[in-house]
Amino acid sequence: SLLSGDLSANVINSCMYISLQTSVAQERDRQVGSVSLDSAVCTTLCAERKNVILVGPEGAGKTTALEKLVLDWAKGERLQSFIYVFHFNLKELNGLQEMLSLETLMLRHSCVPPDSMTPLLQNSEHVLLVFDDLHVFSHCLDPSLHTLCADPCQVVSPGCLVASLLHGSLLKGASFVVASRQSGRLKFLSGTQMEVLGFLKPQREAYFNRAFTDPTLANKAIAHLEKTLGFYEFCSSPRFCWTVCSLYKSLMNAGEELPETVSQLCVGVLVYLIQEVLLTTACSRELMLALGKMASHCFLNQHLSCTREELGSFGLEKFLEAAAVFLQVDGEQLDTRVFSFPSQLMQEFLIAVSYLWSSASTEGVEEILEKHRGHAKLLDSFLSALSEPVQRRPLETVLGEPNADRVADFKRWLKSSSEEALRGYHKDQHHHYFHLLHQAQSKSLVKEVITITARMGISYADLSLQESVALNYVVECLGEMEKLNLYLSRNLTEEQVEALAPAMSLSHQIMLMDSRLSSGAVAHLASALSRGITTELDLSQSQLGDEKFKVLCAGLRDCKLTTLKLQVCRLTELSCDDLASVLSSGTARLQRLAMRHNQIGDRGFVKLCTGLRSPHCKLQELQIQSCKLTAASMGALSAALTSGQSELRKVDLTLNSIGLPGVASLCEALQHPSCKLQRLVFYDCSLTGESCPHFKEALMSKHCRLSELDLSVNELGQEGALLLCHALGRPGCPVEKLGCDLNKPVFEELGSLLRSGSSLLKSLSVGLNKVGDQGVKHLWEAVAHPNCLLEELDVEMTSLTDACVEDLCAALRATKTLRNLGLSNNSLTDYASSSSYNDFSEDVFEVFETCDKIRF
Ligand SMILES: Nc1ncnc2c1ncn2[C@@H]1O[C@H](COP(=O)(O)OP(=O)(O)OP(=O)(O)O)[C@@H](O)[C@H]1O
Repeated sequence: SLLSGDLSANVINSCMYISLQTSVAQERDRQVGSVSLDSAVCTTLCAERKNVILVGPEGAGKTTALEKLVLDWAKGERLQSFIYVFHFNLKELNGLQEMLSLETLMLRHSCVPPDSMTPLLQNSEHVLLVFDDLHVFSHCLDPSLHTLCADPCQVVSPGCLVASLLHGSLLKGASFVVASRQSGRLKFLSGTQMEVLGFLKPQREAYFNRAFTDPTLANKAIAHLEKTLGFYEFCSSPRFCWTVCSLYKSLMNAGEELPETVSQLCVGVLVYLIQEVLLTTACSRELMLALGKMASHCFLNQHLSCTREELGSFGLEKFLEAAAVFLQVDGEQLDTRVFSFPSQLMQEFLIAVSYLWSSASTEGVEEILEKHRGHAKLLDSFLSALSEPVQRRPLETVLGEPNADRVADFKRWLKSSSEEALRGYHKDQHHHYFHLLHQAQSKSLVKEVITITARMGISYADLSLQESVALNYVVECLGEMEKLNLYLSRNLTEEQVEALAPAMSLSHQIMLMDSRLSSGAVAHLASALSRGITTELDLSQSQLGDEKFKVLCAGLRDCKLTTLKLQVCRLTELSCDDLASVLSSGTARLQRLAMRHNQIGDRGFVKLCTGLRSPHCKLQELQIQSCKLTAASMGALSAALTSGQSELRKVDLTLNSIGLPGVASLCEALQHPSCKLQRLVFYDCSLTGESCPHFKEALMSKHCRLSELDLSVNELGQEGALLLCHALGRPGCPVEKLGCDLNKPVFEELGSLLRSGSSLLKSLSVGLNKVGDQGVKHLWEAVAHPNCLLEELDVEMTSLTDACVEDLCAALRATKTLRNLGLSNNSLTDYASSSSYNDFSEDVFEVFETCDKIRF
């Protein structure tokens, strides 16, 4: 069968068996890996003398493992300490209604010759009992509910018999190995539990290579499976691999396209099976509806299998033969046969098919989804796919058209619920609906659902491969994305970045802050950049390092990137050569580079400056804070600035100890006619008053274009600061924004400068100076003056108290320009509650309303 796989053909005869390399995790150490299952089982049984319980999901290979063990024993290759091995399928024992003894069981069901019974019972430590499919055993195994028996001739119920064997009262000393899906019954067993995980990726490859005789076809098939379905858990199931191989083979032989989604795969499988049963369209449809009923019943009632009688109640009585193509049938005798779904995936798919093809109109889409919530994981995905005509077309050829009302109802539901979810911030919800849209494979539907109301800028961090594929699909349908936010994607693998690469190339901005990309992942990112439209990339805190940065540079040379953020990326001097060569490549378009907190040092920065001097370098803004720079590299920066080639407008040197010679060199550059620098930041650069004459000289120069100078958090002293004030008073001095630490007399000087009408200052940041109300009063007076052009004033931490409120209000009332005021970290209290200000508190609010932004 296409659904269940053929054990004898596969494993034993045609040698498709993957030497039991099925992965196993032992409970003792939970070391998941490619441990050979048969060795693990044999060691535990023989050397450790412990019973073994194999647990795993449907189709993981438990039965196969047991069959292989028994076969190896029979061939004399394994488990030779056991003289007798009995293999029971508990599903078949379900049919036993009558009471029986161990002797009867052995003689009747295991064909033990009567004269072997006595030696067998006397040597029970040489007996191995193998029980398969414990999860479907219908009899109770709870030892507290049985009177366990010890006598092999005692006639008891089948449940009591098996329980007595598993609990060791009967055939004391015998060992057992049991296989089961996850089940409540496992709690009644003691032994070493081993988890059968199925095929890992290399084993899947090996399996495909054996299933296809032609290696080219095998490679094509496995590559397609990995790309389209490899991220689903069920891909590790050998049974699923069997189904995929069988379907792919038939499609390849017919020269047809392979399925792109799990829904398309299920459509293919179902069409194949329906064609097998050779029924009319109407009968096929009736069969699907009946199977859908059974599928739903089994989910909702937690029934793994149904009796023939139950099958009749779903309308399957007349289709018993045809139903066997879709179901697993166990049991020799007609009356005691049980029927189950060999694959949960197909079980869910059948519910979706029967819902849409049913002519009933009673059950709405919300109802069916709600009813199966927690049971059927992919039901809404399948409904989404089947609602699209192109997706369901192959099924229509065998079933006719679906119920148009139900299709329309589902589409309405999908549109409204996805629109609502995408307006919110829950990324899981976003991912869920992206998955549904991916299954529908309709570009127009994506465009219809993802409108401007969708909040597509939220971080899609920690996404799985499946989510990456769906997200990529959505972005590809949209054609472009403003911001691809993958902030905090610490688990982003190479495969995921490969899957997301098309989306990356279609994104204007890519945020990968705090991601941990591998070298392979960076290579995919680099090639996405070189193919795409991305203009901004943020890799801050991504632990990139020099090696991976080199890989990234391959993409930076020829791409549309204008902004690159590499803050805290563990870059050293080594990356600067690569960066310089990118900047001078002629094809790179970088204009803004943020490199805060990398161990670049002077040697690295000197190398970087060779790039800045290149006539091809388009860099306008360089943030190089806290990069271990000193005066030794400032000459190289000055040379670049005065080279006539540099486009640099803004340089931030915060937290570098550039010292007096560094300042002198840069101030000289500022006076050069070729220097285009407009913004220079020396925040916390350990500057002293000695640097101020250099700044004064630079600001006095007619060539200086500096409009913003930040000297905050440096010990400039009163004398130095006064020198600066004089320079700012020069008619035509371009400085509009100043950040500086000052004392009271300097505040006074600044106040008179602002009132004089000769200064162009529009932004002043003078926080962190404890000048108090009296000091800042000079600025309030200046603000109130008509000559003052200040638009922004930051007086954070200047020890202001409530006593300043009157002056402050007067200034705000009078000013025509101030829009932004920073008052934070001062001792201003809730003046409205203070009696002295009660009289004009309302007035204060009115005044404050004149400012766009006030920070307290
Ligand atoms: N090691 C293997 N090598 C090759 N094929 C395998 C292997 N294990 C399983 N298969 C394939 O997968 C199918 C299902 O395997 P098996 O019946 O052993 O799974 P199971 O875990 O017992 O499933 P269930 O829980 O439904 O009883 C087999 O018929 C066979 O086609």
